[in-house]
Amino acid sequence: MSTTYLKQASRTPETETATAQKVVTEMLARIGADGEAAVRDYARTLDGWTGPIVVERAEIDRRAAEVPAQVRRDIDFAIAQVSRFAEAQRASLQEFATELHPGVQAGQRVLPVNVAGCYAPAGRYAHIASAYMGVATAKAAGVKTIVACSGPFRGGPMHPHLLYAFDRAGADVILTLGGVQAIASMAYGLFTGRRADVIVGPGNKFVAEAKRTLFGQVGIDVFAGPSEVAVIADETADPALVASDLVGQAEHGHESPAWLFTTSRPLAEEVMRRVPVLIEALPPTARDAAGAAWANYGEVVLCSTREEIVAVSDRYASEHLEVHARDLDWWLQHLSCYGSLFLGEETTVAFGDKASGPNHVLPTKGAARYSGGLSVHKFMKTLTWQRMSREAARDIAEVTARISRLEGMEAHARTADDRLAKYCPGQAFELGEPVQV
Ligand SMILES: NC(=O)C1=CN([C@@H]2O[C@H](COP(=O)(O)OP(=O)(O)OC[C@H]3O[C@@H](n4cnc5c(N)ncnc54)[C@H](O)[C@@H]3O)[C@@H](O)[C@H]2O)C=CC1
Ligand SMILES: O=C(O)[C@@H](O)CS(=O)(=O)O
Ligand SMILES: [Zn+2]
Repeated sequence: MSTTYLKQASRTPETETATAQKVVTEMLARIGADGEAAVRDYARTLDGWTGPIVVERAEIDRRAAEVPAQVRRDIDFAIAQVSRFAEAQRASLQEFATELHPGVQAGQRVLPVNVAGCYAPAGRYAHIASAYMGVATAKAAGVKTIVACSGPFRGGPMHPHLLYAFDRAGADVILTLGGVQAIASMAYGLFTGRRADVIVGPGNKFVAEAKRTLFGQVGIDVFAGPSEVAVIADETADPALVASDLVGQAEHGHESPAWLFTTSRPLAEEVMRRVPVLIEALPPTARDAAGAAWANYGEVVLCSTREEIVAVSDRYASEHLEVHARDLDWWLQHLSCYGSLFLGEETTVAFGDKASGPNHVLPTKGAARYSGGLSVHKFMKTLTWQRMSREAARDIAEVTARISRLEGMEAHARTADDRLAKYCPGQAFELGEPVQV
């Protein structure tokens, strides 16, 4: 394989992991010991927030009344898109019952978790879209209680449009909490008395590590940390749009990689010329983030064939992957590791981020090798059941007794023996030698 790095990053998505893990471990230990008092203390010291944690109904209504009509229409439109996609996912999940052997009935139930915690970030930007990505999807899954958390916005209360989005999407309880203290509060049921069964939502390295650390005590959607984008482009791609889309996601933060995989050196060189110009033209917050992200994490990889690009791209397993190239169906068939795929220049990551419908909470740091993003499935449990006739129990009991004894599990074997003795009195069976050790 001949791949050439025209720009190689000094850092990778893994670079910051160890620092974040240390901070998170200490914070979770303190919150575990001191509960709500520790959470309030972190809210004050990290986010400058000393106001109420639970946003009361009257406050939600009062602040919703101040949201401009166009903002409401846009958020309502986006919630409808996300909900429709999530409802289609829900419909694709089927319960079934089947006969596996004469008299052996087995099946699958599909049930939502009882309590979901949905996080929406609010550090650098007010992530209004993340609010409805989580809550609307939990709602479509049929979750009974949805607890939603987002941090105070720039030292003040929760951003009003984000609060509106949580409420419109269907949150039952809304907490003004950000970061690790938010994730821990949802996991432990602080301020609500309702422990989350599953916690979903994106966040910075601290939020993502908190979810990863608590996984096991609570379910999580996926490792959804600092945003990533990769663009695949051939010589037919428009370098202006490719450069714009790379910068469009690099503005997320200092640790947001933007990668270009291409078979065209002229395209690559033109994109590399344009990206710094676009970054320079951004307002200060975005310029600062995108400038650092491109400098430290940006990469441009030149490949000689599209098959090589597929291999490189699957190795990076980018959260977002755009394809600006001929023969989009070929790419759809051959690419296998990405959080969400954007085929053709007519769509772009920002459309998926805000309003087109498929969820924007997506795997980062290579997690797309083994998982997709947030979907109704992450709130659902596929539970199995079985029942059988006495005649069927006889067939299954014989095999069970013998396999259990092969494993050395005599008590298991005897539960099968007991059925045979009850249902087939006086009959002899070949059930293996009783375990003596
Ligand atoms: N993978 C995905 O699906 C998505 C990822 N994102 C990512 O979410 C992230 C959002 O990050 P932020 O804007 O920072 O918002 P955030 O809400 O995730 O983090 C802000 C919180 O971090 C905590 N914090 C800040 N510095 C800390 C420190 N030194 N120690 C402990 N806690 C600290 C604070 O409590 C604060 O409330 C971005 O990296 C963005 O790229 C956003 C949307 C989707
Ligand atoms: O990582 C992501 O999915 C983000 O790009 C989503 S958003 O831009 O914050 O809406
Ligand atoms: Zn984005």
